[in-house]
Amino acid sequence: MNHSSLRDSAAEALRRTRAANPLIHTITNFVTVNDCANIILAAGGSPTMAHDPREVEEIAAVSQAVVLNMGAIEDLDAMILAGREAGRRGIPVVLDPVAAGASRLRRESCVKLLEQVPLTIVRGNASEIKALAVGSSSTRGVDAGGADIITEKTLPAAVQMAGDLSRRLNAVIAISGVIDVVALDGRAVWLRNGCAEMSRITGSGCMLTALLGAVAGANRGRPFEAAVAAVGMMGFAGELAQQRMRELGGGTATFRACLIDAVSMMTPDQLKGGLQIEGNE
Ligand SMILES: Nc1ncnc2c1ncn2[C@@H]1O[C@H](COP(=O)(O)OP(=O)(O)O)[C@@H](O)[C@H]1O
Ligand SMILES: Cc1ncsc1CCOP(=O)(O)O
Ligand SMILES: [Mg+2]
Repeated sequence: MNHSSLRDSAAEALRRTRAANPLIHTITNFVTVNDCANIILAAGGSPTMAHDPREVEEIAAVSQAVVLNMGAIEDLDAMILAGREAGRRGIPVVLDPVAAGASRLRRESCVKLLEQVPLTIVRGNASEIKALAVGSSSTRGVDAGGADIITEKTLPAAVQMAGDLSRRLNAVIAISGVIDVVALDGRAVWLRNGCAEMSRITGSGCMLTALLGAVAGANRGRPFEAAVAAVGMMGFAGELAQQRMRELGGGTATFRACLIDAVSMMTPDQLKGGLQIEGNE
């Protein structure tokens, strides 16, 4: 299948992100907060990591997108306040359900957030999305459990699950991993970009979610195209970073820096040429 229109829209989405310098209000965890801020900057956005409930509505109100990362579960009240304010104003809200299903607190918090906040894009690894879709998964922490990981064999079921959850939440669903899936209602594509080093650093998922916020914020009204662009951009940046890491003879810390470099230097035309995209869009 020819995905030239999605390639073009991905390039255009990146162009708009660089031009618009969107303000991205990000409530995220203390592990990867700096990487999230840097990836938003690298994409052309402007991050603000405010998480005090006394100010989040005010910050959300003037943002172009709000990113809620459940790694910051202690900030659930702030996330709900910011997300609801964004919803009232039609500002895109992106959710990362970090470790959804790993504890009772997380299961209950996810239910509360999904009930109270209108979401535009939900991005998680296969276990996190499965926990939201069916209520349980095989993970014990922030990484996907082996039994949940998308393979060629399980890809059709994953696409179906993403579509079903998309209809239930009225949001774009992005499942990340070796193969990434992006679905909105009946539209679904999968991307084969990325590299193994991405799962050997903490924060590649959180950074992808932050990037989704930046691209969606600059491309309001086109969440599916924005999600494909951001997911493809992150994966392709991983490939470029792996190549650079090898040239430098570095390890995973070098890879992390090269990943942010790759996002910051990627041109719309490079992104268009680098996407490995398939599906029924
Ligand atoms: N083994 C892999 N091969 C290719 N890409 C990967 C691999 N592992 C992770 N990625 C990429 O890393 C990013 C984060 O995905 P993932 O590791 O699933 O998130 P999380 O860190 O939340 O578990 C995505 O862009 C995904 O495509
Ligand atoms: C390790 C960890 N623990 C709580 S949040 C977090 C970061 C998870 O980041 P990512 O899902 O992007 O690897
Ligand atoms: Mg994660």
